[in-house]
Amino acid sequence: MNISFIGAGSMAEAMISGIIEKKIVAGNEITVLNRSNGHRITQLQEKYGIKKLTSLSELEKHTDVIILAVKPKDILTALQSIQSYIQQGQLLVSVAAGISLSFIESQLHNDVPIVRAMPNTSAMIGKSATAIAFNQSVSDAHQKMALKLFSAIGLTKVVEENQLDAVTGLSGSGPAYIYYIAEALEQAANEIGLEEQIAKQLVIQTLIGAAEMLKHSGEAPENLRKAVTSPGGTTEAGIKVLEQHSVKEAFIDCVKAATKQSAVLAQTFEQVSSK
Ligand SMILES: NC(=O)C1=CN([C@@H]2O[C@H](COP(=O)(O)OP(=O)(O)OC[C@H]3O[C@@H](n4cnc5c(N)ncnc54)[C@H](O)[C@@H]3O)[C@@H](O)[C@H]2O)C=CC1
Ligand SMILES: O=C(O)[C@@H]1CCC=N1
Repeated sequence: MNISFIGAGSMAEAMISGIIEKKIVAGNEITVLNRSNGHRITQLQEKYGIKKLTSLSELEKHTDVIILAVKPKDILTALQSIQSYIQQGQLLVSVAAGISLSFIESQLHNDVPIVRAMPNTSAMIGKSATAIAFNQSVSDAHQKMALKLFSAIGLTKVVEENQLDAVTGLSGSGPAYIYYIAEALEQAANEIGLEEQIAKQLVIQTLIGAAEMLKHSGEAPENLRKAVTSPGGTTEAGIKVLEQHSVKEAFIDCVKAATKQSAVLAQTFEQVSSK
């Protein structure tokens, strides 16, 4: 299988790294095109043994999967540049946040199989939580191929496209919410007099331990929380303060706001692009 990336930023590198590490394809079966920075390709060549896509016409003969990994603002130009080179049987994948399947279809000839994906930045270490949606032209074989590709960077779930705004609000942006908690815990550690380096390690391990417990124990988060909370003990005193500050409600509102913004951005983008 040959894969071509249009755009070689952080998301492309995360995917390249995962795909090679999981031996889905070798480095020399990946070609990459990047607009702004020639040095970036050299860097990726040295690190992963990928090849440079020297001309877009190479897409016609040497590619099974084209992955669009450019920012949403650059997607229209990228689609316009590749549309005449896409061949029957090739699969087009987009990781651009908020860019709909119908918008991508509207820029291409008929019946191109398209996968729209929402990964997250933990893809860098093979731990993304990714959701993917397909257009009508995607065959079973393409679906398997897409699942294989995204499974190389973490957990992958197939959803209907109308769920992708919610996925973006939950797991696309999700790593930032957890980093926000880590920031707060580090600041708290400082204020209660813990040594900075020790506190950092305790925070990280506490997050990893809790995440692993959620994954492996099979218990609901509420039960795990209750198991930490002795009556009249320290956790009860801490959780009481979180409840006084309505922290749970704040997180619920946070995910809802991010989900709403994903839909707003998509609409705004499509209105601007159709002018
Ligand atoms: N960073 C995140 O948390 C997430 C990002 N995404 C999506 O992934 C996509 C890529 O994001 P990043 O890798 O962070 O962006 P990035 O800015 O690091 O990389 C994009 C690269 O594409 C290049 N480029 C732009 N237009 C091009 C064109 N027409 N032809 C060739 N190269 C072109 C740019 O020069 C740049 O190097 C975005 O659409 C974003 O919405 C999706 C999920 C999470
Ligand atoms: O904040 C954003 O718009 C992007 C989409 C998902 C994560 N980051």
